[in-house]
Amino acid sequence: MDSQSIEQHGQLVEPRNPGMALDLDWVANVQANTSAIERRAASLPGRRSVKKDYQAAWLLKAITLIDLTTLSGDDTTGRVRRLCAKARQPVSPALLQALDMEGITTGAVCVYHDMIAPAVKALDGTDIPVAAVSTGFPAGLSPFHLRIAEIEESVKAGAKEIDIVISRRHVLTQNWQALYDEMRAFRAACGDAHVKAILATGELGTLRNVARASLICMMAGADFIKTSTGKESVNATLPVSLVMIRAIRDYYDATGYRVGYKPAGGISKAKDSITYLALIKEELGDRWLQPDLFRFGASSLLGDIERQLEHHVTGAYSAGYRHAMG
Ligand SMILES: O=C[C@H](O)COP(=O)(O)O
Repeated sequence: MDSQSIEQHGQLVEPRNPGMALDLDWVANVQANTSAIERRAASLPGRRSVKKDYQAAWLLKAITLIDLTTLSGDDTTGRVRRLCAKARQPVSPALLQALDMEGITTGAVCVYHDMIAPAVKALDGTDIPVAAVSTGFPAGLSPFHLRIAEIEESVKAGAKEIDIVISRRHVLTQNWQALYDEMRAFRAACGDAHVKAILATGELGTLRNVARASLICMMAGADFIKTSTGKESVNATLPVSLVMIRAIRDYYDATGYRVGYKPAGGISKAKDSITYLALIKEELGDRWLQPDLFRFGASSLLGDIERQLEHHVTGAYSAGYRHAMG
């Protein structure tokens, strides 16, 4: 089976994953061989699957896949405006020209609900979507009706993407039906906005739980599965990524629907972004290296990528403070 990508404004767009009935037999049969996964993940960073000459091109690609994020209690309209200006023009025109590239933008800007309106305004006239974290982010422990209302409010305010957090307790108590029902309700509340399911993998206990939670969220209609809020003590890792992208592959093989992947939290180095892109290319193929199917959730990655690009062009590193985000 294969769902057909369509082209809109020069970009590939995937038909949305409609989800399917909860298949508990499939869930029960999901395995995760922790030592094999850890071995494979450990072999990834050292390998030169991306040749040096192509690194600048890969870094530019990585920029287009960033959900440029600010999720702080002290966020202000001014900070969000500056972040949006960065999303519109992530690399200086001079650097882009030296790299022989046309204008690029980040994949999205990701903020809390109250910052949606200023972000939408600051991105007016671009195709850059605003993503909002939701459902009582980061713990997801507010009353259920309020979590649904929060999604609806954020969609009304102009968010085109909603990053929900799942109830970790449903995974830890193996209450798969509750997890499925919750995700279904979140997806319905999103309407036409795309929904990313944040699993908070650092709080799920085992890789097998990560694999099962990934599968259930996809069965319930998630457009993306996302590792972390950035607020857990362990956020995106390569072993967790391997488990989640293999769940995405299995789901695609069974249903023909491509679900997106968003590693988030703690990805701040340019070289790590290349490792992630190489992993996606090897495990899922080039089609997944497009903004409709892959995003980095990151607040400071862009700054390091800019420094590396500048080094590539000029041979010298600039100070980190010159690449402030907000
Ligand atoms: O979803 C995005 C994360 O909150 C960003 O995490 P970070 O600040 O560690 O890059």
